[in-house]
Amino acid sequence: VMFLLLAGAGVTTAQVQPRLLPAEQEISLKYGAERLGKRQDADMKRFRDNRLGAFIHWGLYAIPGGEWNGEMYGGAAEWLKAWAKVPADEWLKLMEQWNPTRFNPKAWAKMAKKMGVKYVKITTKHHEGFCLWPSKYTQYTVAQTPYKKDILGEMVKAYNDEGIDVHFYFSVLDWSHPDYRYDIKSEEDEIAFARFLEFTDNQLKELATRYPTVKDFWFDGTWDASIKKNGWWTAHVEQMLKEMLPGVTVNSRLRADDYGKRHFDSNGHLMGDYESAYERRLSDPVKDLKVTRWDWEACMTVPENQWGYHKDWSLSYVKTPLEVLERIVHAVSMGGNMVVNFGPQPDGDFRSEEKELADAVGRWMSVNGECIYGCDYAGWDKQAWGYYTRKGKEVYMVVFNSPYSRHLVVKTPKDVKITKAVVLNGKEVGVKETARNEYNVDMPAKDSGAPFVIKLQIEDNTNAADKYREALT
Ligand SMILES: C[C@@H]1O/C(=N\OC(=O)Nc2ccccc2)[C@@H](O)[C@H](O)[C@@H]1O
Repeated sequence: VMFLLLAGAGVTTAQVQPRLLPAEQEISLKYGAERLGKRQDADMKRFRDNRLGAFIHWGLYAIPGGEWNGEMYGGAAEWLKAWAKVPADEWLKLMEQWNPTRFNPKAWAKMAKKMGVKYVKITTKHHEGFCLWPSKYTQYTVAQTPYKKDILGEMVKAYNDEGIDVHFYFSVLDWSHPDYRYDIKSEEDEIAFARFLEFTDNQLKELATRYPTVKDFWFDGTWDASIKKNGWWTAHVEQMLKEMLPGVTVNSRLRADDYGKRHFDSNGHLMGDYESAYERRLSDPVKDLKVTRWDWEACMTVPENQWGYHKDWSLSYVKTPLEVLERIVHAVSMGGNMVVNFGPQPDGDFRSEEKELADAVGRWMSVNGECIYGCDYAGWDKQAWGYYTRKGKEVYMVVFNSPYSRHLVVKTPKDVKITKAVVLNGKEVGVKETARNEYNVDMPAKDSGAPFVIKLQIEDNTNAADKYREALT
């Protein structure tokens, strides 16, 4: 009854507590979470320690770049087919123009390396149905364009040669396929959608077979009723990929359970290996700490809403490198990964804003990356000056806001004391205890004019004498 009441209130069980009902009272699920708690194997640790990734949204949508029949659309450029109501066969004619003559996979990989990303998520197939690999199961692939070559294979090789992991974005929703159904309302729907699911299985097996170095599948386009009514298939896909590629990670957005619950099953347990619902948004680092309990990955656009290439970025606010950097640190400070989006031009080059962004983030990461890579939620109360991240016994203060007091207030957990503070790539700074578990950490003498990182050394402080005896009240 409790579960139904809560579900009725629209409060997802995950928002209430990790385990809504005592274990023995949980409802039995055939297609719910296979595991409780974070995956702790080496492949998941690598996914987690990588922390910073880049998204590549590249498809036919890059060619029109948000403009159709002379009209500019402000919606997401990769959804232009929908905004301009373009029939699939007309949209797919864009394949005749797919010929990125300036595409240089080595240059792409060098740009990612310099930015400091440890992995790149590539849209193998977006909702439009155009495949960046020569799939045998559809005519809408790169092989049937003037470019002809396996462009996905070229990207995978170039990134891997630079030591960068490759993750595959895959849209289940496929506007090019006659058997796709938004809902299952008839026997005919049932039969057609069964064919569609088999087609999708075949494409996924093709990707896993052709590109065995892929480390992750990030599913999208799984919000329709047709998928929610086939939760069994989402569990089958995760299992199939993990049998083909042991260690591979899969995002929560793929999954629907026996009752169509997505991301978290009807008992409130995360499905897949990490939550992938933080798209262009992040949890409040003071008021909403629930995500610190599981693995998660956020993704973000640089303009307000453009994933694919859009000709006119003046239509919305474009985040500065500093604003992108703050989101990266914010995510890691709460135990998540951040994927920054790039929408390559139809000619295969990147727009200047994206090149400049990659450069600026890379310069900061080259000095301060140790507060990101392999770091996690510190569990300390956030302060106004910025964010904490933590790696073992080291806590990093990532300072975005300099206080007029010239002191950075730090409140440590009860049994922790600070023994040293050093600016990354800089000097030691003073630490003064101001009250029980409270310290003033000095600002560096020289203002670098950019966010900086102070590395704290901490010690166990459990049996320290209590010198702050309060007056009896
Ligand atoms: C990364 C983005 O992913 C999408 N859709 O996102 C979602 O469905 N987002 C979502 C849905 C439910 C909860 C939270 C986020 C796509 O439609 C879009 O073109 C882009 O590829």
